[in-house]
Amino acid sequence: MTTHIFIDGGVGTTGLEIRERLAGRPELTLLTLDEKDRKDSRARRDALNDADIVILCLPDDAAREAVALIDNGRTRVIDASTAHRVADGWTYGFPELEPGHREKLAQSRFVANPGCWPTGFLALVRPLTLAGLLPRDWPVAMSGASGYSGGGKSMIAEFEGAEGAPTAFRAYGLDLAHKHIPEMTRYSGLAHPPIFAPAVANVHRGMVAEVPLQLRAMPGRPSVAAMHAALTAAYAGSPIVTVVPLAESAAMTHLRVEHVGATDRLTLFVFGNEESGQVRLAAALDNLGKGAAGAAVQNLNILAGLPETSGLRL
Ligand SMILES: NC(=O)C1=CN([C@@H]2O[C@H](COP(=O)(O)OP(=O)(O)OC[C@H]3O[C@@H](n4cnc5c(N)ncnc54)[C@H](OP(=O)(O)O)[C@@H]3O)[C@@H](O)[C@H]2O)C=CC1
Ligand SMILES: CC(=O)N[C@@H](CCC(=O)OP(=O)(O)O)C(=O)O
Repeated sequence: MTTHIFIDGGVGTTGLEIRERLAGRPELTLLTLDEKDRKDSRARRDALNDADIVILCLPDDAAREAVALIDNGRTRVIDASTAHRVADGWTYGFPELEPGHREKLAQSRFVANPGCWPTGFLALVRPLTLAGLLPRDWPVAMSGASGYSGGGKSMIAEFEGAEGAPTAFRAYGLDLAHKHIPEMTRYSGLAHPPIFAPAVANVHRGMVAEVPLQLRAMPGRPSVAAMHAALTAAYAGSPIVTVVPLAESAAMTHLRVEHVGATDRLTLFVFGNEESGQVRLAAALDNLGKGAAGAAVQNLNILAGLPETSGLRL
């Protein structure tokens, strides 16, 4: 039996990455639309309703429209946009979020794929709030740098245009109201929104995100080793998320935005100083990999009851 898949927005940045990961998988049949039909509502309605699972790789408004075009009670949806990440009736598509979440996802009809930044943030923070090491009301911040493909076709055109890249490094989110903050707050278990200080770098893909913590000011002054142990336990056995051993991260002098390359891996680090009671938790991923297409394909596998890492680049 084959599962019919339709990617709405299949020729955009994320859509193309997903298509590459689905190629050559006989258990899946990809429904596609011609170039002239790919934005035609009638053609999209047919494809959306014919598919068993659709993956939306669209701007938010078009993603909402696509969901409204589904008029059967059967087609399952994985939405890569921001439109439904904190919406009622949708399950957040981060299988590693907490024990039991993967099983909840497997039963879901509507799945919202996480944003690339929240993927790194939640991977670092959620195990710590669950373990009681990070108080729910602690003031948390995250900074980081992303490849410019995170901004889709328009930002790629901006950085790869004839006039050359506009900058080497550009901080943004200066209004402290980045669109990822609601999902970062809701699924981390934190009581207050984190301060989020993102930047885009002149590199096509890749991402490093950092959460610094003053352990010495926290209740019980948790150790760097305790933070590391909680993260290591949370992802034990994961084929996708790796926590780098403390001895290995202690020997590192730098962490490059290209650390995981063009893969679907998510690699976590605990850079700490027990004496000063300070830690820099860091996540390295590909914004187009585990930050988008890799996560969508992982969720598709879970929904279809297929091996979770099929088609992933690990
Ligand atoms: N890039 C990234 O790293 C990540 C992206 N996402 C999210 O994934 C979604 C897609 O992003 P991305 O691939 O980067 O964006 P792109 O701009 O690269 O691609 C979007 C695609 O959607 C098409 N499209 C727009 N409106 C419609 C419509 N009404 N009907 C059919 N197709 C339409 C566009 O067509 P056209 O080619 O004609 O413009 C384009 O091909 C967004 O919601 C984004 O926020 C999520 C995580 C990470
Ligand atoms: C570099 C850059 O601009 N990145 C995008 C996020 C990319 C992403 O995660 O996508 P969603 O739009 O699906 O949330 C941003 O910060 O808005």
